[in-house]
Amino acid sequence: MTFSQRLYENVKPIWRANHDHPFVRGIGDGTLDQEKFRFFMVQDYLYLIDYARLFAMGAMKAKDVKTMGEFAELLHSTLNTEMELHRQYAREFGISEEELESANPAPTTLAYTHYMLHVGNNGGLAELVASLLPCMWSYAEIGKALDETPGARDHQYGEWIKMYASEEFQELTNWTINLLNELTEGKPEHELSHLEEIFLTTTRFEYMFWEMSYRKETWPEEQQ
Ligand SMILES: Cc1ncc(CN)c(N)n1
Repeated sequence: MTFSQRLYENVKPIWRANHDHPFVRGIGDGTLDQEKFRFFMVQDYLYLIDYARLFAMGAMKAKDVKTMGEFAELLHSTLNTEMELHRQYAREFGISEEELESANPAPTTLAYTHYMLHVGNNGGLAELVASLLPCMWSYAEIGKALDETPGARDHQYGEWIKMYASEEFQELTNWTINLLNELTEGKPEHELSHLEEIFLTTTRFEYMFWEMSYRKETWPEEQQ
């Protein structure tokens, strides 16, 4: 069993819960309340700004030029392809780029991004990849599953589904999974279980991000 298969087995119930989450189901059939999607898009834009920084850190921590190049590709794709999707939806919602960038992060967004940045800053490359992988892998899986539903690309969230089901996104995800397998080959069990813990933590944050968006989470003093 590869290390990534071990990780996947450990978090399967949470990933299944992601697929069943009303937010994800609502994207799939196009029935999700637009206000919830709008909230998600703004928070996700903030999330991706920090997430992109992790790819830059990956390039810095990489041991060879080829791996540096792959991280550069991931950084480019996040800033210019994935975030362009957000900018497009924002334009439809009448939100400017400045508004997107200067929005306030909700508690879960802040906790999730700061956790990953902490791991990225303080750990080695394997820790960094373990922390960022649930993000790519779970969206690649969700995008592919939703895309199999007839008419999935024909409704208001079709572009979102198309993005994560795309060949490009699937390939970048597979590259990252393979990198983690390579980085963990021959590592002692205590290091593997530490990486498993990191992967589990960001997997939990992934679920919390759907939940946050569905509830349009706010800070306590913002609640009316
Ligand atoms: C919270 C979250 N997780 C994952 C992805 C996919 N990059 C995303 N855009 N946002």
